[in-house]
Amino acid sequence: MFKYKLVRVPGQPDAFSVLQTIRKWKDGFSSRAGLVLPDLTSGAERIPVSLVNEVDNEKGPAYFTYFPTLKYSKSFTLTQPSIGCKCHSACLPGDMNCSCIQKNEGEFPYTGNGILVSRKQLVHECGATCPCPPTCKNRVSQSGVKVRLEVFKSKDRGWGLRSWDPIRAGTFICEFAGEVLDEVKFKHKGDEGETDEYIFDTRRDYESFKWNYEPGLLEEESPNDSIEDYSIPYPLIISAKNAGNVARFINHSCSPNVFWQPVLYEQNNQSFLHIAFFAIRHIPPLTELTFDYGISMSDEADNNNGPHRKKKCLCGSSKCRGYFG
Ligand SMILES: C[S@@+](CC[C@H](N)C(=O)[O-])C[C@H]1O[C@@H](n2cnc3c(N)ncnc32)[C@H](O)[C@@H]1O
Repeated sequence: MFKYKLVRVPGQPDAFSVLQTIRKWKDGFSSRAGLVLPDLTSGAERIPVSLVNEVDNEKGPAYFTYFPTLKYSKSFTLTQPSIGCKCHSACLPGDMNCSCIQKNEGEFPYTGNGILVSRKQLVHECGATCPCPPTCKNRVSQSGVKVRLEVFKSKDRGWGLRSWDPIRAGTFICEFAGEVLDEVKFKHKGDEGETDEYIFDTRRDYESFKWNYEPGLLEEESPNDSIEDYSIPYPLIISAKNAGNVARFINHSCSPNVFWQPVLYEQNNQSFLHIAFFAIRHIPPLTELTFDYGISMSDEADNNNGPHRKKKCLCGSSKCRGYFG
């Protein structure tokens, strides 16, 4: 069992009343205030994701298609040939005959209950042609959303994402789903003057952070030391504007509680890169989930005429950079 430090955040209900309220919803004693839709995903996720607005009369986000994974276009050429493992039962930590474990430098990336052991430059999961079952512990990011998520209307940053359940540090939250764009298509969007607020782009600069380290718990200052950089086989640009999943609602924060982890696995004998979100630290229920959108270093970003424009940041963190994107 993991523990939270119960902190009173000005303007937010205290942790005890949050837990009481959630218990009442779960027990069906009260209906959720501001409930717009019981399941935004229309059954596409294993568990429903509610849509809630307690702030104003807006009935939901602009139209998009709920799509739970990545759409790689046929023309995408940056994937690499790949061969899976030969484990007929579940892949096991320490089994150096398992080629998927070998790809992870001999270390199993997840604990038995699916917690990411440590942030990695790249996690190799078992893929479609690996004979191990879907319950293999090396398929965490493919097993769908497991925490009860809620898309909610924030006061000043549009819709956001939070969870009814407490989330333990290292827990998989969701993948960033959407349409994979190559650099040419991405640039074309900008040249056509199209804006896209739902871009995820591995080419941006991301501030380093210390994983699974909660200085607040130890009453220490945050450390400034940096850790590993990402090392991915090719740049990945994803647009969740027209099709995407819950991740498209995760707002930016300069002090985020969620980070992205590149994950590679095989489909049709090719390895495909995915972006999986994990909790940086223990996250209490109904706390907004946020990640760092990073800073774009391209010429278009300097002129602010790319599809994704720099915006004033309203994250409210004491370490706020003032803008994001
Ligand atoms: C990927 S979308 C996130 C979901 C979005 N809030 C919505 O309503 O659909 C990114 C957009 O959310 C808003 N946003 C996200 N984080 C923000 C922040 N820290 N400050 C201000 N606006 C933010 C901006 O409009 C941004 O372009």
